This record gives sequence, C-alpha cells and structure tokens, in this order.
Amino acid sequence: MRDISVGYGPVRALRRVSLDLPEGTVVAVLGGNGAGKSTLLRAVSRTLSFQGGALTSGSVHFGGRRIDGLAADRVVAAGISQVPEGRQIFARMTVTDNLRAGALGATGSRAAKADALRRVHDLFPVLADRGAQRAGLLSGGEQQMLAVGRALMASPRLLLLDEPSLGLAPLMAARIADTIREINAQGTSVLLVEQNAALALRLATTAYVLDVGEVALSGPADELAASDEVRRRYLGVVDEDAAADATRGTGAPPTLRRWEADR
Ligand SMILES: Nc1ncnc2c1ncn2[C@@H]1O[C@H](COP(=O)(O)OP(=O)(O)OP(=O)(O)O)[C@@H](O)[C@H]1O
Repeated sequence: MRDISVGYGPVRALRRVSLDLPEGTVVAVLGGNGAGKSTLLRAVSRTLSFQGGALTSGSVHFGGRRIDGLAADRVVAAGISQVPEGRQIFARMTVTDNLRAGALGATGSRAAKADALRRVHDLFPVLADRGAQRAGLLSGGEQQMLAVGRALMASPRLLLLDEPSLGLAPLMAARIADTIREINAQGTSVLLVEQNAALALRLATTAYVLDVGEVALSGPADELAASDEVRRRYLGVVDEDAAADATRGTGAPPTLRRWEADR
C-alpha cells in the first residue's frame, strides 16, 4: 500500500501509510489502542465502508493488480481473506456451516473447496470433531480457530489477521501462533495485526509500528524486537538506561527506519 489515508467522517484514522508485504512472508503491524491497525486491514479487504469509513488517498496493489477500487467480495475472489477483530463467527450456525460460509466468496472448484476443508481440519482437528455443534458453544480459543479456518476456506494467498491472540490464555495464544507459522509455511502470506508485540515479532519477518494513524517505525522484526523504544513501549521491558537513551534519540538501531526521515 502506498500513502494510504483513511477517514471515518471527520475522524482521520490513517495518514499516508505505506507498507510492503513480499510474497510468502509474515508482516506484523503493531500499535496501541486506536493506532489504526484494524483500519489498515479494512483498507486492504475493502470493508471500510461497512464501518462508515473511506479511503481518502493512496493505493493498494496485490500481485501486480490495483485492488483499492474493488468491492469486498472481489477482494476475496482475488485471493485475500480477513479474520476480523472479535472473530465474528456465526454463533447459531454449526461449526461446519461456518466453514462453508467462508468458501462462499471463493472462485475455486468443488474439489478445491473440499481440499480447503481438509486443510482446515488437519490444522484444527477440533473443528472436525465438533463440526455438528453450534459454533457459539466453542471456547474462545476454538472460536478463534474457527475464524481462521473460515478465512482459509477461500484458499487465500494472503490472510489478514486482526488480533488473533486477543483474550486468549498464553498457552492458547501460543497454539494459534504455531498455526499461523504453519499456514505461512504452506505458502500463504500473512498480514498480522497484534497488540501482543512479543508474539507478533516472533512470527513476522518485517514489522511496522503505527502510532496515531502514522507509521512511527518499521524494519526487520528481529531488529525491532531489539529496539529499546519497542521494548519499552510495546514489550513492557523496563530499562532505565534504554529509556534515557530513547529520550536522547539514540535508542533505535540504525537499520530501523524512522518514518519522519523518509519525508
Ligand atoms: N467505525 C468507526 N467510526 C468512527 N471512528 C472509528 C471507527 N473505527 C475506528 N475509528 C477510529 O479510528 C481510529 C483507529 O481505529 P482502529 O480500530 O483502526 O485502531 P486499532 O489500532 O485497531 O485499535 P484497537 O487495538 O483498539 O482495536 C481510532 O481513533 C478509532 O476511534
């Protein structure tokens, strides 16, 4: 995405955000509450208008094709699926019907959809075991698995994940992280939005830090994880020396790009 700006009426949620996601990688977007992380995903999946938002500038390309003029269902058909914030499963439908719903926008053949269902059941056996149950009866972690599984039913080339670890116990969050790694290893690119910076930086190749709608920092995930500023603000590491360095402006490693420097 290049120079994306988004507004919800008078609220400016993103300002001139640019981001690259090389094919086959996991890119993480970090930031506190209200930083604009979900908005960024909605700008890709073209679901901003469902929330009263709109792109006011910039462009989004996927696989060489411009997609910021498409309707949301065409974005799914182009190979991008989103796991929305809060999972948004269909609680009164069965687990299997939730999964089938995920294949509705896909362009693949019947056989491709059967393959997708097998892949989801391999990744999350519990979704096969409990296929006939109402989805609302699943635990929080299982519902997150269902939300990811539903998105995979469209066999996306790019998976958009909005805070998959939110509200999960550490063990369950770690399981979800393992599955994201596996999904990526199978060839699906991932754009991961997380407040859990430690988890996201372990999974990602590259990361971006959003601060009040702007990219404050970006760089290789391991270098961001080592940056004093990220450690202090997002990883909860209290280090007096690092804090003093950061206020003197010497905290970030040189390969990290500070957004202001690009302007
Ligand atoms: N539907 C909406 N209408 C009006 N303002 C909105 C809407 N959705 C988000 N915003 C505003 O846009 C800004 C970015 O919100 P967004 O939800 O993208 O942030 P976030 O980083 O995902 O936050 P969180 O981690 O709390 O979900 C915030 O100021 C928020 O209040």
